[in-house]
Amino acid sequence: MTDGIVFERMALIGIGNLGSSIARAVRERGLVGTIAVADFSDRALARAAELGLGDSYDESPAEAVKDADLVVICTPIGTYGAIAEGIAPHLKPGAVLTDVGSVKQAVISAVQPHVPDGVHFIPGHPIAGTEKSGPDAGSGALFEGRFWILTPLEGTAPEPLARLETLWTRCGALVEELPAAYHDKVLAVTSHLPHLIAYTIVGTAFDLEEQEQRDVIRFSAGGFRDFTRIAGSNPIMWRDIFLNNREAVLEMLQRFSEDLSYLQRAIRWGEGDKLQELFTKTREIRRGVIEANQARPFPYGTSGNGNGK
Ligand SMILES: NC(=O)C1=CN([C@@H]2O[C@H](COP(=O)(O)OP(=O)(O)OC[C@H]3O[C@@H](n4cnc5c(N)ncnc54)[C@H](O)[C@@H]3O)[C@@H](O)[C@H]2O)C=CC1
Ligand SMILES: O=C(O)C(=O)Cc1ccc(O)cc1
Repeated sequence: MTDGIVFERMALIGIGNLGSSIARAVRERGLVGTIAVADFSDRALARAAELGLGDSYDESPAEAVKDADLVVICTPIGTYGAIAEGIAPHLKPGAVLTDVGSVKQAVISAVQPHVPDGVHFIPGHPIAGTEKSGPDAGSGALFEGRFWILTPLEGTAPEPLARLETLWTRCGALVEELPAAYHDKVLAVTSHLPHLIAYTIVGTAFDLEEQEQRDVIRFSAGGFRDFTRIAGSNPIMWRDIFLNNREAVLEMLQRFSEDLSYLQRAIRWGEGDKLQELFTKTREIRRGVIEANQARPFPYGTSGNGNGK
């Protein structure tokens, strides 16, 4: 499977940022035969049709998955259980069912009970995206050089797993397999907590007096501006991430609060050595992150969100 079509018929449920990025990525590289698109938004479907992202467009996921060899759920994770239940009777025996959700344990709990025998459910998560939403937000290059985590369930058949890995690898991604619980813990600190901090700090700034608030916008320096990009992310998607990775996020938040109190005390008591020691350590960590990422192709090693945007 080094060239040619990997799946004959793909169904994409949700044609927003991630769904449209997948459609573009597989189309540009000729990796699937046809794409059936489902989305509950008429506007998203109409725009996807204008952009030529699929071969058929339907409001009903059940309709789109008929005859599909690969089904990819690309909606906010709070919708997964109902979608899985709705499509289950229509899935083709032997089909691969996967997703792009940012949390894995809760997704498995919501989806797996509905998966019929003979359908291969392989949960996934591309560690690539932006703060933007909708079919215009996607990019066929989104996955290049980015990790795509798969969290296969016990007993997953090797052939469907290898085929799915081939598809994402040929979209430019670096596929890795991880246990779902470990994925959720790591992502809680590398992705979910940073988003929570951004939402908090931007909220705090906007609780200031009116004049101060205006000046925060006018004089936004790098740090705050970067936080506003993250805090501009999709509210529904992020609500669902926090509700569905509650334990891991709360655990990381507890540690974060303790570390913040340590810095608060150091500032209060003028303990510059403590501040400098931590900031020196974090500068080293930043260097390590950049070096590790430079080993990979574009867009790593850049600043910003790593997608060149
Ligand atoms: N945006 C990002 O940076 C990343 C997002 N993800 C995951 O991808 C998923 C989708 O996120 P985005 O594409 O950014 O969101 P988006 O808001 O751009 O697109 C979601 C699409 O799903 C549709 N939709 C919502 N509920 C639906 C339902 N019940 N039935 C049918 N269609 C429905 C919406 O109309 C929309 O077109 C989420 O689960 C998120 O955790 C994963 C990696 C990165
Ligand atoms: O825009 C950014 O900086 C992101 O962090 C995008 C993102 C959001 C959610 C994910 O699960 C993975 C990537």
